[in-house]
Amino acid sequence: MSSLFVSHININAITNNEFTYDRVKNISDWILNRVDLRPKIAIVCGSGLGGLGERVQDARIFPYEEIPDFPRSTVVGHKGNLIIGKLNHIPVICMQGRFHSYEGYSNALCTLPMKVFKLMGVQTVLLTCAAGGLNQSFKVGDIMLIKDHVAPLLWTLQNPLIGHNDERFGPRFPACNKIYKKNLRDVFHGIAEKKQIELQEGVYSSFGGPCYETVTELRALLQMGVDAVGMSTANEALVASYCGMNVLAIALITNKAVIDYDSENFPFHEEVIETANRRASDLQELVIDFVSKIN
Ligand SMILES: O=P(O)(O)O[C@H]1O[C@H](CO)[C@@H](O)[C@H]1O
Ligand code: HPA
Repeated sequence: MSSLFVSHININAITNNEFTYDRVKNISDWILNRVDLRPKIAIVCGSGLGGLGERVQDARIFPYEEIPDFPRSTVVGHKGNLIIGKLNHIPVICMQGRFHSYEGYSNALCTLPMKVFKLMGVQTVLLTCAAGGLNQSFKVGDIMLIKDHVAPLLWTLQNPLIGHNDERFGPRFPACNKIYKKNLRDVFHGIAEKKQIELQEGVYSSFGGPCYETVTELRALLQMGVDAVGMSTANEALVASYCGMNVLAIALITNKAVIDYDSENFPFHEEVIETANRRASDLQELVIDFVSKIN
């Protein structure tokens, strides 16, 4: 049996038909039955950013393989734990590792945790990710708030909302012009200013990976107004927003996207993880303050 196998669920099912309300409710009830806390805030840790999970106090840790119908994490820098506990005395649920379509999962499966959060009573989802910096004024190590996305996979049958629509999750035709909430970005800017941590804001784009982008793809994205590129987050933000949850998303610029055809530079995952580890503590401090402010 492959380690990717998730009981009963077809991990390659393109539509969300696999993820009925009852099935998602079953997962959410399984978790709620094992903890007393009722977090209103969920956090997803991106590549190399799982250290935030270690800051959670009074933590109950559920390895993904213990949770019924949950996918497994297979990527370096994604531990694969669901953690429920407190950050600065505020109840949170934290994913130490996310799911990517390049792991062989459909986007419907990658975004299943957002629906679980919704049924658990979560109101705000804070997504973090590693990304390549396309905006030429960005430096490696910069922190960028995502204000919008361009996600070609979501224009295809890999849109996680394709399939049956259960109105208990969200509407058939969700608007996408306000996915990343301005009021939450404003709060985050205020915190960064106080801590004197420089913050960028911009547009994120994700393809499905696992390959990094070609020079021409990156140049096209730059012309579209994209500032940073990754392989995740947009799908989760879409589904969280569709479910009526507030979304804040933060991209850590872990490497420079290469837009020169003759450059000898190239992106690689070890650099991504190394930068993420180096900048983790600033990001953690910002997130911890943010959680206290919006609770
Ligand atoms: O988006 P996260 O999960 O933070 O990770 C990013 O880093 C990995 C590539 O180095 C890809 O998984 C990409 O999506
Ligand atoms: N491209 C895509 N995904 C990424 C990158 C990148 O340059 N860096 C980290 N994740």
